[in-house]
Amino acid sequence: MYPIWTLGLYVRNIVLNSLSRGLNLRRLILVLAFSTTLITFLNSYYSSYQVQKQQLIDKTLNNHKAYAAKLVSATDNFLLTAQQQLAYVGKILEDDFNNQGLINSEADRLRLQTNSFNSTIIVNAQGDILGVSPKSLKLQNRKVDSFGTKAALSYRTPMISEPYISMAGNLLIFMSQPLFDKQSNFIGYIGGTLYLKRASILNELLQVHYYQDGSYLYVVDENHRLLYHPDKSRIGEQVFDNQVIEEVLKGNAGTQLVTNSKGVEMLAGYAPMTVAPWGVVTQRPLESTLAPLDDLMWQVFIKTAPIGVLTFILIWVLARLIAQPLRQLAETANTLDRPSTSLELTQIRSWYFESNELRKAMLKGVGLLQSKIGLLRQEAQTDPLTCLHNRRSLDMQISHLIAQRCPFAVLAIDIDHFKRVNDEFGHDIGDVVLQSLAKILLDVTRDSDVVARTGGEEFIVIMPRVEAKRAYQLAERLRMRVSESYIDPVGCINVSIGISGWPIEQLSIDEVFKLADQALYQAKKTGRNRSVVDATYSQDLAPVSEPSILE
Ligand SMILES: Nc1nc2c(ncn2[C@@H]2O[C@H](COP(=O)(O)OP(=O)(O)OP(=O)(O)O)[C@@H](O)[C@H]2O)c(=O)[nH]1
Repeated sequence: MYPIWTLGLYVRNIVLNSLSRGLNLRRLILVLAFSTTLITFLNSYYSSYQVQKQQLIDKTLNNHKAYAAKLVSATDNFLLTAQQQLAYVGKILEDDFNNQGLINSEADRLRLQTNSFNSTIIVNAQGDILGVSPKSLKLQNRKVDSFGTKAALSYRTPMISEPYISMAGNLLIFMSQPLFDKQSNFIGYIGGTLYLKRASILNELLQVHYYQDGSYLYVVDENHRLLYHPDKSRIGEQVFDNQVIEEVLKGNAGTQLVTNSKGVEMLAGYAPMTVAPWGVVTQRPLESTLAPLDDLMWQVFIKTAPIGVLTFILIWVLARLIAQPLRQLAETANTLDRPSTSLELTQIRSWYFESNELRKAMLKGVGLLQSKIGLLRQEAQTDPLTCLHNRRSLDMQISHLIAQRCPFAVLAIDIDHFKRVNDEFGHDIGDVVLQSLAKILLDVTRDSDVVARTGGEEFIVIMPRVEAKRAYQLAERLRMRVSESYIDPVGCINVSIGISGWPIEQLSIDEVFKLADQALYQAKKTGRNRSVVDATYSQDLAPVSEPSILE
């Protein structure tokens, strides 16, 4: 049973570890599957043990009952035969009872020829022993003196005595057959003894069947006295408080689980005799009966252990397979806002229905979440009126360029007399003008340029890797395109542009923007609808032709 407890401890450790480290699905499946398998295994093992144990006990009890009955039959037959032998010799003697030679020879013949008796005697009606065999007992011509021989004299019927100590000092039972003359007068008897503690045919009869598996039998008489027992020292002993002996002496046959005089549990079968008021009990220790079962169960365990181990491994692998997609989905659920989440979700092997549905739902959710995030991000970085970059987005773009040490030109653009547009056409039309200008700016600039609306009617264009002269040319192209574009119903508008760039000497980006504003102010001041390059910027980079600067 040791390995079963080992498995039990293993499951207990899994549970304790799981509790201490936090439960997860895999551990829960493992605990559930392990405990279910273990309980099923132990249950079937235990019930199989119980069923087989009961079968073994029942079978042993029935065997011993049948065996007791068989011994009863054999012993009854022996006693009947012995009585018939006495009767037969008795008949011979009745015809010639005064013949001493015949008496001596029949006493010897009865003992030696049949081998049924340890000794034989022939007694007359007065109790005188006329013949005895063997002669060595020296009882010839003596008066009967023992319990059995005196009883036979008074009973005058075929008799089997209870055990007693003979005149010669042997524990024995005495069988006798009365003798009658032709007028039916009692003239004596012929008797034979069966020694209980010494070799006798009765002992041999019972010993022949002696089992070698711890089983033994005993015979009791009506006085609870042991007539036969494998432990010879107990023969003659009276045994009380033994349920089996009580039952068999009541004349019942049956089986019973009893505790013997040494405190050992025994499986007993018993049967009463018919020729004498005796009972035969055969029994076997419960422990030795069940010993093969323990061995059998151990063999069963050894045989089933590999399958058990394989089952546990299979459960472990399955638990991993079942739990893995859910664990990966749970881990991914923590990072739904990451752009890579969708890809990670598609790579999870959701091989069964629930995990697949969960993954699909998560993919849908992630799609919605990320488009919402994208929308919010776009809204946070976009000017709502023109959909151009707003100030925050512009700052991010500039930080990016500066981090990459990428030079760029800054165009500060402002609509000329925009107030008049608002005043004349209304604020909504003013908005339309702002949106139209945004489109023109996007149209004229490159994809790599950054076009932003930073104030009411102020726009900034960032042109990476563009130096002062080229910036001026582009600003002019832009300005002219604006002034040529008709915006319904306002007509054409003009813009003024201030140009600066980064890097300029040791100036910060704020100072660069300030220079662009100053150039714009200069453009406004010198008549509007023009582009002005900040002088510091134009000197720092390539020389720009004079007319271009101050047009
Ligand atoms: N329609 C509209 N108008 C705006 C918006 N933001 C600012 N404005 C207007 O833009 C005008 C700017 O006027 P000013 O600053 O005086 O400049 P200006 O009239 O363009 O004159 P100069 O710049 O000197 O040529 C104001 O009338 C503001 O109300 C906007 O989002 N929509």
